[in-house]
Amino acid sequence: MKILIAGAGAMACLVGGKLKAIGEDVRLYNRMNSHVEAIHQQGLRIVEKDDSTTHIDLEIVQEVQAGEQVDVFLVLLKAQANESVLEKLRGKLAKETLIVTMQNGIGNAETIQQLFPPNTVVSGTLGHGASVEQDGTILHRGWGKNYLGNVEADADNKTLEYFAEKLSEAGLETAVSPNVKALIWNKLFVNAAFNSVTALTRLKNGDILNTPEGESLLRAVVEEAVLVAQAEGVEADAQTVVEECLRMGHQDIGANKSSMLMDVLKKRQTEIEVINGGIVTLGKKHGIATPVNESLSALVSIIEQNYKLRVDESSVEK
Ligand SMILES: NC(=O)C1=CN([C@@H]2O[C@H](COP(=O)(O)OP(=O)(O)OC[C@H]3O[C@@H](n4cnc5c(N)ncnc54)[C@H](OP(=O)(O)O)[C@@H]3O)[C@@H](O)[C@H]2O)C=CC1
Ligand SMILES: CC(C)(CO)C(=O)C(=O)O
Repeated sequence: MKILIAGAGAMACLVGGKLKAIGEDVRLYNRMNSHVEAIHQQGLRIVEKDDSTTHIDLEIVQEVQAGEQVDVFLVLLKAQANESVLEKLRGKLAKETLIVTMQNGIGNAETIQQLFPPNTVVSGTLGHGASVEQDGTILHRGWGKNYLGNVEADADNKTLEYFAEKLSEAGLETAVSPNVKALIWNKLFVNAAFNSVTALTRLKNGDILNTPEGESLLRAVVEEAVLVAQAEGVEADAQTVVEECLRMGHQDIGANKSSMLMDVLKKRQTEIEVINGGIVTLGKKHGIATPVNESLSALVSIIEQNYKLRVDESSVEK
């Protein structure tokens, strides 16, 4: 299967690397940077939970030829980069190429569909977690099931099913599910609960649950998000979602540094607008107050707009 992945960060490397390791024809598309350069020089290193390390030769390209035959184009950029990066590929993908986004947040498929009107765009979610700890090296630190949303009856379901099979074969268990909206919201609950709080506290996912305050904050975020989801027509029960988030935080994703924490550590723009910020926007549409999500969103937004003014520990004399 010919797979092209937009992005070369934590998840693009994890998914691309694992697919490459089982012999799939995978290329990543990303601008040149020191991490990409390191992968060119030494290959990609994936470090697993037990510290075992896999080395994979991964091709990362900066250009894509017009009309190239690619079966699946998987988008694993940060959401805010979709338009500026994918714009460069507009008109270059064959109309048969299935586009899949497994990004976090809401609205990604809609943005991508506008850029590639003839293509089928499918949303999915990633249950795994990873971070780029040093150039060329990613830590695989979150485990869970991935989902791909089903496509319309007349669209190309075979490619989607085959792609899901290949992901599972690569060790990233993936199921195709008909209820795309529920998939996206179920992942959004988890990201809303963990990403901003870990970015603000600079803790790993599991460590925000060490205190009663952390747990009640998670509960408050989720309760607001569930009200908004219900207003959007998604069936969800706050208590069940809270329990699942707590379970995941204590087990599956506890050791991961969230993607938003990594952004703040690297002084980069975050996905706050499409995670807690997305819940606030939709809450306003339905007249639902979301004060906790709004405050978290504002705090992350203040941080990301003021990296140059940030006071670091190193500036304080002991
Ligand atoms: N990390 C995780 O544990 C998980 C992440 N996700 C989701 O997967 C998606 C990818 O996340 P992740 O791999 O962690 O992200 P990373 O920050 O590790 O990687 C993002 C990639 O996008 C590229 N990019 C190109 N242009 C831009 C731009 N303008 N702004 C930001 N990035 C740009 C980056 O390249 P460059 O460095 O050159 O900018 C980089 O290769 C996100 O939607 C995230 O929420 C989902 C599940 C878990
Ligand atoms: C794995 C998880 C749920 C939390 O780390 C995530 O999606 C992220 O970091 O963005």
